[in-house]
Amino acid sequence: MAEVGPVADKVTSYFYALLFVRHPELRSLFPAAMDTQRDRLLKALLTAAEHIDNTDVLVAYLQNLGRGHRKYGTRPEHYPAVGECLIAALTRYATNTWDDETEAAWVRTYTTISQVMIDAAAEDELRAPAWWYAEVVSHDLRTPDIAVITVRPDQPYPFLAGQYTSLETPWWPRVWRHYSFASAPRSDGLLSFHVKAVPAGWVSNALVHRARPGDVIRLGPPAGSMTVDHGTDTGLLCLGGGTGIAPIKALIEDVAEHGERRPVEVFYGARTDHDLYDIDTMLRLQQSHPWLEVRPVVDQQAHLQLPDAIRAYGPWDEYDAYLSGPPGMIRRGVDALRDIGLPSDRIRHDAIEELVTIGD
Ligand SMILES: NC(=O)C1=CN([C@@H]2O[C@H](COP(=O)(O)OP(=O)(O)OC[C@H]3O[C@@H](n4cnc5c(N)ncnc54)[C@H](O)[C@@H]3O)[C@@H](O)[C@H]2O)C=CC1
Repeated sequence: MAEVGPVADKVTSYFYALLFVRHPELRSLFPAAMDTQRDRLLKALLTAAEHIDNTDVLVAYLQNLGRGHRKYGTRPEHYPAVGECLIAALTRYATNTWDDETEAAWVRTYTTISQVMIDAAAEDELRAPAWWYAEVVSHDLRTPDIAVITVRPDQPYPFLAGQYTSLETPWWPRVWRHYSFASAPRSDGLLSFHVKAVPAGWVSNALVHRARPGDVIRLGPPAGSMTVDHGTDTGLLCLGGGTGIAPIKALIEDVAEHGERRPVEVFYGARTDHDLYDIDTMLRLQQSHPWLEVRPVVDQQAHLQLPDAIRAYGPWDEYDAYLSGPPGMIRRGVDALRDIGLPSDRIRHDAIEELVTIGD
């Protein structure tokens, strides 16, 4: 991995070229434009390499990846084709280190990785669909580029507050993006998302500017571990930046439904006043729940960014931290929390590599 890292783009381009030449029938499983896909393959390999000595984390990651591949139509027989092309691509670019022993190790590793993914997908097939269709039932344009979208899945969709899903629109087939659920599970089964149209974000632009009630999207399975442990009554310190406030709102509803009296302190960050598109909902929640405190932090007024604001309050040693927002905010937030002494196992957020494509 160290040798191919610097030429990662070439390795993945060559890999996909080989795959589609040798197995043209697999091309239709992938989106028309492959750029994000190429990055994702490499991120998956790097994540696997990074956790190679931590079996529990690695296996959980691969199982999730295997289940997540069901929505693409991946079958067990596709794995050997991918393995053969991956090894051919590595052979070509890892010329200094590649020898019979390295190749044997990669074959063993790839075989193990694919078996974990195939088994997890097979097990998941017994209890959940590969994807859900969901009909848009409301589309609320909150600012010129942010919409709150509510959908009705065609079958029950079990998930936990704080998790996210993958979503495909009819306008960009096979292009999947991640969105966090903006509400805790509801008795009417509806799901909602906060979507911001970002430059060059195909899916987010389609969702904000084209989607209308009646349109049907597809959802993959829920994922993510930014969830509340109801076995304790530790306080929650939540940092939500921009549309990152969506899963924080879901967490608040989750705590409220469990009838607990644990303190929840929310810092809601935005660049301008105008960007605090969900502040009314947050203040309404604060009014009905005495255990909830919501503090808007507007860059332009506060002259400081969201992660710095938490230093002015506290102490936070009795709290679990939840961070949701742009990758830069999460990195800075985690640094700030560690600085003030919060141990890593009390800090939760979605994986940065998943976030890079959240909301594109
Ligand atoms: N589960 C999650 O973590 C979720 C993450 N998101 C992500 O949240 C982002 C939302 O985008 P916008 O609304 O445009 O947010 P934005 O770019 O307007 O920023 C929102 C807040 O984060 C702060 N911030 C931004 N970059 C920072 C940095 N480098 N260091 C410190 N603070 C920083 C800003 O000061 C502001 O308060 C998207 O990247 C989206 O992918 C959205 C929903 C859920």
